[in-house]
Amino acid sequence: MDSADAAPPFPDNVPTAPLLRLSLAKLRAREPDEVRRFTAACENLGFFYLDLGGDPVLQQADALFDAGRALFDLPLAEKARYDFAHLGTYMGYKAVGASVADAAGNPDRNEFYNVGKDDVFELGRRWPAPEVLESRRALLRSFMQSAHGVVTLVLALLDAHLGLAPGTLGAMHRLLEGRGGDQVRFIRAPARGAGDARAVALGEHTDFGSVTALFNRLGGLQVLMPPSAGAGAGSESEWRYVRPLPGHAVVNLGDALVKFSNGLLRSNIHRVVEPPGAQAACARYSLVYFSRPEDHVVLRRLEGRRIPPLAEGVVEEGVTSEAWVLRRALGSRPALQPEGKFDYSLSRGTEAISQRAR
Ligand SMILES: O=C(O)CCC(=O)C(=O)O
Ligand SMILES: [Fe+2]
Repeated sequence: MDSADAAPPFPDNVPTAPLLRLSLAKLRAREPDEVRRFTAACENLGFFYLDLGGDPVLQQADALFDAGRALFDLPLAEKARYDFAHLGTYMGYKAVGASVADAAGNPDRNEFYNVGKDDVFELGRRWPAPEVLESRRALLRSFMQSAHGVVTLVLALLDAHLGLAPGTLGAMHRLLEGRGGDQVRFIRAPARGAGDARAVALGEHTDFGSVTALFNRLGGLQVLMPPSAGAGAGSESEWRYVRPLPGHAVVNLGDALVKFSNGLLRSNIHRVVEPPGAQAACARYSLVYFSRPEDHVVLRRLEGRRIPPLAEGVVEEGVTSEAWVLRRALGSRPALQPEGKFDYSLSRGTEAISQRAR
């Protein structure tokens, strides 16, 4: 069975994460209550639903979902021709099991294909790609433009929230002028075969960049609930499913915004496990738009009225966005590191501060 619309419903008896449902139209109109709920979501959970009603991004995502099915239906040998990791890029194909899912080095259980905006807008290297993608470059451009429009709104609202001059974050995330790591990711996790012990398809992580928009149809995405401010010592962190909602994207914040805001905004830990209930029999497809600061941007605290000062004695690493994303993306692939020298910590980002209480 695949994840066509006939897939079984998301079950009602699994614990789900309390994502706020925000409206793109209300945020565009700067409705004060909606903006307040938005800023609460960005600080507390770092994840929210965005109702995209009426925006072309929904139809474009649907069309790319179909493209994703055709892409992953290609024979493995054909897909493997587009794995360019040995050339030092995270663009292109990554096979099931080519990344690790945890510190113990267990392999992941999903395949993905990354297409960069510098490629589709011809700002940087154009990587060879299978016909199913070559023939959809115009669609990829339209989708990226729409998704980037949503990201730009989120960044403008965050400028206001953080006390940054209007346009500050947007100027670090130009789609067409600057070189950057924005990408579309197509994902498929096959249904777990009998006897396969790997429930985790994609290991726990925070996202590397600024704002991520996820298009999910089946469950399987889980968020690690941050400890509530009042939780006592020893209280267990809890994984909760994110229920996919038709017409909505799941939006989450990444490491860059944690660094810019010195931890005021949350980049939450999440992972993908097999879909819950009867959905587990289906292959899980997912489509993601990742936005990242332009390559040259240094990830460090910005000077904004509401951004907390650095703690006494803290000296920031000063890494560029390009280096940060590359280290994290390729750091989880053992085959790229010297034999016996796999170091899980290379793939880590802001996870350590993601779980702090407020
Ligand atoms: O497939 C999903 O729902 C999430 C994927 C994800 O977290 C990622 O690719 O960073
Ligand atoms: Fe992610």
